[in-house]
Amino acid sequence: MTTHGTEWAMRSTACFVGERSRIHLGLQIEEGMKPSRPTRMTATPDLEKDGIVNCNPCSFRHPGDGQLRMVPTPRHPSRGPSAILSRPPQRSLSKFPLQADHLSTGTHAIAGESPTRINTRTASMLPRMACRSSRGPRVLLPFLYPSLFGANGGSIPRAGMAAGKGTRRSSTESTAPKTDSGATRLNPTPDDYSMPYFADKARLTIHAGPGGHGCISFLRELFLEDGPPNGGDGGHGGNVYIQAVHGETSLHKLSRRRAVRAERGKSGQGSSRGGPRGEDVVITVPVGTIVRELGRDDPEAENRFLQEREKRNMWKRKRNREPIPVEEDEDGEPIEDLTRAKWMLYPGMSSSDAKRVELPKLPHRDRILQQPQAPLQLDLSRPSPQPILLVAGGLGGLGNPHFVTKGVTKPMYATRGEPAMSMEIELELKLLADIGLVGLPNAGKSTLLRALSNSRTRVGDWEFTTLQPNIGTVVLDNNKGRPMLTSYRRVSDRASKKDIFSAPEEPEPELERRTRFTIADIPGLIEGAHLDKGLGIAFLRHVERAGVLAFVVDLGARNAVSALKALWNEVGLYAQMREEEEHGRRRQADIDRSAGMGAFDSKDTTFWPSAMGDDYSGPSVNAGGLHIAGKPWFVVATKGDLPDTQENFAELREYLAAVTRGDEPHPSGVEGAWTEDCNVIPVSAIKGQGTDRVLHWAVGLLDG
Ligand SMILES: Nc1nc2c(ncn2[C@@H]2O[C@H](COP(=O)(O)OP(=O)(O)OP(=O)(O)O)[C@@H](O)[C@H]2O)c(=O)[nH]1
Ligand SMILES: [Mg+2]
Repeated sequence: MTTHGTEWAMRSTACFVGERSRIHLGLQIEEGMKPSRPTRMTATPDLEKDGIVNCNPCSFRHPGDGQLRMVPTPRHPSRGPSAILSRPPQRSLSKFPLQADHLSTGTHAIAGESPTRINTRTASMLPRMACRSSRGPRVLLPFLYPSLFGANGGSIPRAGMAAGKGTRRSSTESTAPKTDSGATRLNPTPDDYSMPYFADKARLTIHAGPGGHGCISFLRELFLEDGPPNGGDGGHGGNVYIQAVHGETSLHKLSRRRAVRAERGKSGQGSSRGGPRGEDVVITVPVGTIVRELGRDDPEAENRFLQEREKRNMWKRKRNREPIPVEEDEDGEPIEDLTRAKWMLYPGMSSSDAKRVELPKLPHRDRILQQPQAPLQLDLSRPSPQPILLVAGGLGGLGNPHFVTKGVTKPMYATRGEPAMSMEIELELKLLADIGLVGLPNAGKSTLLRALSNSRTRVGDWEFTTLQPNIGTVVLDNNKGRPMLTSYRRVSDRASKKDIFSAPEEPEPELERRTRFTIADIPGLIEGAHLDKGLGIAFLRHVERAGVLAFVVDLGARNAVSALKALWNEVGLYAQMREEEEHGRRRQADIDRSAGMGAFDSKDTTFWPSAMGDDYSGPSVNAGGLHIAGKPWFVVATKGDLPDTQENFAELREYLAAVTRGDEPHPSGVEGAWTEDCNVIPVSAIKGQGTDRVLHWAVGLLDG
């Protein structure tokens, strides 16, 4: 093969939110069939407002006539779907300006990334890049970016820019406006969707602010050279709080962070000026977040513990008349007295004076905020009216005026600020929806969600179209185009107090009119999902707390009864796994607590693990999966419009009637599971037929 030098230019657009880093792009150059060694290229991005960066264009020369292909680098494997490689028309590298027009003549390739991460703005630029393609390998699969290869090839719209946004729509609407390609709202093109960022797990280390140091200072004036002490106190360190709020929907912002730090308290100053306290930090999380402590580092509590142990040992040795050994560190140096380390001495003091100085007893100080008991467990299933304390900041040190006594009128010492506590926490979001849709992939869950609500979840005729949970809200009122349903939500049970002498009556539930309810659509489950097949069963956590489960089965695909049994099997196994996990966690907490109490015989309970936090309400252990199987459920049989589905439907209805009668066991096999009224509703979600019945039935089950 004859080789001649070819100039190439590269432009790259990648999604980087809030990061000022360098982009590393791997570049693999293929000459014929033999790929040459990958070349690393680094470009410094210009950060734009919205997290889209345009790399500085760079150019290079390659002595081959092969194809050029972008490959994701190991450092950023999931980032940056886009880079454009172009062969410029001119030979001279210095001459060509890297304009978009030049790209039309070149080979281009785009390294794909997981569609879950794709930024809609970046995605909207992809079709523009694709249409410039003339030759070269199409690395971008039609599966990942169907919009580039689809019939209408439109751009992916941004979240909230729905086709028909702002128009109210009936839940049973079947004649939605059609586009040129024949797509409707319920049968959209694969690119007609919105996919906000989503993460349901995050791990953080939170650091409270350490306290500022007290100040050693003395009044100095023109005719008063040796005035009284006037050192200010140090400010307290900032605290870290957590608060569940309605506006948040995902943990993706927190999942990108490693640590959260509150500000440290400022040190005190002369003229009795106290240091300002450090600023607090409030972490806002979505409602439905569970917070678990993984570990903590509390130097103050550790110090207290060590001091108490030292005191006990001294007392024991004195009683037995044993010599008191000087503790030494690894280098043979005597370990500094723990209490002495809490003091600051006047900087102008000589070292011999510093050794001789007699320090007073540390004053006892009451904390305004106690550190939460370990291990911290919070279930933020309701919006928190007030921020909840996670770690409290260290106390500020005391200035030297605090230590004035009759004998010591000019104390040359002050106390240091307390060191800060840090805690490692795990956040897990379990979306709180009233109805959870569970089904095999491609069963029509997302289409059903679109038909029931105004959701713009992605629909496509392939498995695993949905890769993250979606929540749709059904607004119930008598406004035009919305379902007219009267539903009541149980707020609390309250005992009737009409007449104290009459016999006690049944408690009356306090009801509140329901104006809306939510439906969660999760990625499809396949048989063996509990063995991590498909996308696994972890997404079931988002329907675990739903009031009602709706099993979506496709009448046109396979035997509906076996599909339902397979789904229940996975759900039952998930429920059991969750209960075992919870059991293990509680046992570990008990072990930690008993071990801690044995080692540390003190009334102070702030350091050692105590009982599980009262707020935490995980599934009851050893219930055999009943916390999910005990929920009311029903089946939605979709794709009823397809031919020859009647028989499948009739068989499913027969089976469910037998389950309700008790002739057949619950499909999960869990003893005592809910079988009061197992119903199946046939629908054609794509035509919006039968969906009103689904709403009525779901609301009936929700109301109990
Ligand atoms: N004929 C017909 N097709 C339907 C119906 N509901 C959904 N479909 C089609 O079935 C395909 C899959 O629909 P989706 O709603 O994406 O299915 P899904 O269950 O969300 O799929 P995953 O997200 O992959 O789990 C799409 O092509 C829909 O147009 C229906 O009632 N009738
Ligand atoms: Mg879906």
